[in-house]
Amino acid sequence: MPPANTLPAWAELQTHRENVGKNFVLKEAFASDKDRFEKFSRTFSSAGVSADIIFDFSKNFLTGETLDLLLKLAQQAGVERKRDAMFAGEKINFTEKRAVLHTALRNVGGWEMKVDGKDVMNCSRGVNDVLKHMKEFSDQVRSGEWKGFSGKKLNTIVNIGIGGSDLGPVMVTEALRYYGANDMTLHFVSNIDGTHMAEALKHSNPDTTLFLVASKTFTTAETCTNANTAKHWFLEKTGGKGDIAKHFVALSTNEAEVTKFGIDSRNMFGFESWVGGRYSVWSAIGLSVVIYIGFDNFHKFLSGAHAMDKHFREAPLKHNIPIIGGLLSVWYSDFFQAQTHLVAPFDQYLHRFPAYLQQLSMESNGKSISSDGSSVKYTTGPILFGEPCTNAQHSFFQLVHQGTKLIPTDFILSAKSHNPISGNQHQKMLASNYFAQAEALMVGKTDDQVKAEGTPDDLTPHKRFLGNRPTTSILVGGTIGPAELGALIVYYEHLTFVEGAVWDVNSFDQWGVELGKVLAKKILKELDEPGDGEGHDNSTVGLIGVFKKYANS
Ligand SMILES: O=P(O)(O)OC[C@H]1O[C@@H](O)[C@@H](O)[C@@H](O)[C@@H]1O
Repeated sequence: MPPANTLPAWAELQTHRENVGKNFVLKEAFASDKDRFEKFSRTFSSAGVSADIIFDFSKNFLTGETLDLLLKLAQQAGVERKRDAMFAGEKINFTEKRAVLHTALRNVGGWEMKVDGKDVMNCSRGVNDVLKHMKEFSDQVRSGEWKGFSGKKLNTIVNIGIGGSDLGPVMVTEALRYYGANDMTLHFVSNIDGTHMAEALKHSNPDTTLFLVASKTFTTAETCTNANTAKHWFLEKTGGKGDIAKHFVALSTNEAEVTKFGIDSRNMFGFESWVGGRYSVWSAIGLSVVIYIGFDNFHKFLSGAHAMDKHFREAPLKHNIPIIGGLLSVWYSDFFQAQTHLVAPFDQYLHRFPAYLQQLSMESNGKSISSDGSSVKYTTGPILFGEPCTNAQHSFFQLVHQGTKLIPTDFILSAKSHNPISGNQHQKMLASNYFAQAEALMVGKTDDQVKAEGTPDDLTPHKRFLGNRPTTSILVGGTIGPAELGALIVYYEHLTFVEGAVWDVNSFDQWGVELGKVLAKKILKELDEPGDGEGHDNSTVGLIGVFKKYANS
């Protein structure tokens, strides 16, 4: 594909940015068009979700012409063709020669989905078989039919995994805590820092603990080390009487390594290499979620996700919500030099959502090489960050309101709270902040307004808000249940897809995480050898020496 910045629509967007975008004043756009909200908001409605989800794009630097030009860019960049290739199981992960078919994992609509001519839904050990196994196993654990070695019901789940084998399950179990089993304690151990495992095991009872070793490759250093530590703890605490088969299961694609670790392959929940780690919460990697919220709720989670897949696959571009979200990100990144994307959920249950999206977005599009192997000449993946509001308002929102950077921001709110305590007062205050932040970021506060409050002249500039900061408001028209959460995640998955398709990078590999791993392996050996390491720069040698001196003193 020709580089994105050589596509005709790119040049048109550049001219449009000079003529319109640069001088675009959001509050004036609203003043001159009373239908702006209707024009630029989209409603996601589907039988797959229990509530509509409104995506209000109207507080963005967007005119009808901008949208047309962005859609033209999407067409010229082949976004639809690439999307269809993904759903068709083509090997669009071209550096690893793999299909990208996580959409099959939530294919509750019965689409035909094939890789290399094989029906991945109905083949032996395919998607439907694994789901069935997950249902049976989770029902047994939840009901107590599955017992630990001493005959007790299991009530503690320790998921051992990192990256995609951790962030999805953590985020989703937190987001759906309202639906979670009250008699179950969940721990997610990811960090190689022994503190993480030690704290999880501190109050755990080996008789009632189930370990889920989650690793696509089953070779990740942190996970293998943590899993071995857990195994030793379990065997030691049970005086060798503990039955690994009753307390350890594996969620992986690598049967050979799973068996080598000592987990019976009957206790393995598999998936295929066409599921990327950051897209794996829908697969066997989601077993902790299923055990916690029950299979029926997990099925709703898949249904909401599938509904958004269907929308992305079938809705015309102009109404296609992830397409618009992705193109807006390109618009800000490449034509306004925005470097970031802030996602702030007004929802405490979603407190790990931004962390999850960080891997999704930055591991997917933090790339600078395009499909022909050349370096891109434009900005790609934004730095995604976020925290739940209203907390974030009292920490870094100072910079969002008055700093020097343009920070396109998404706000997320549900109309109804799962916890409408104090006569729903909390929810109303939360909602009022959700509306107020988007409005404040847009309208700002002029010097005249500041002065009219009696502010002395020397303070006026400090209290000025320039405003004109773009936001997208996402409003779930009910509570955020499993289906709505599924749809929200998939909105961001496909938004990320659209960005990567325009930028012509491979959104599905992650070579950038490798170098550090290799060096750490070499240095680990050196820490046990005499000397301060071989072939390092002077700083690294110095630091290793100091570490050894203090660590061994
Ligand atoms: O699930 P495993 O194979 O342990 O990988 C865990 C994580 O490792 C990282 O280095 C990345 O490759 C992530 O994409 C991946 O999710």
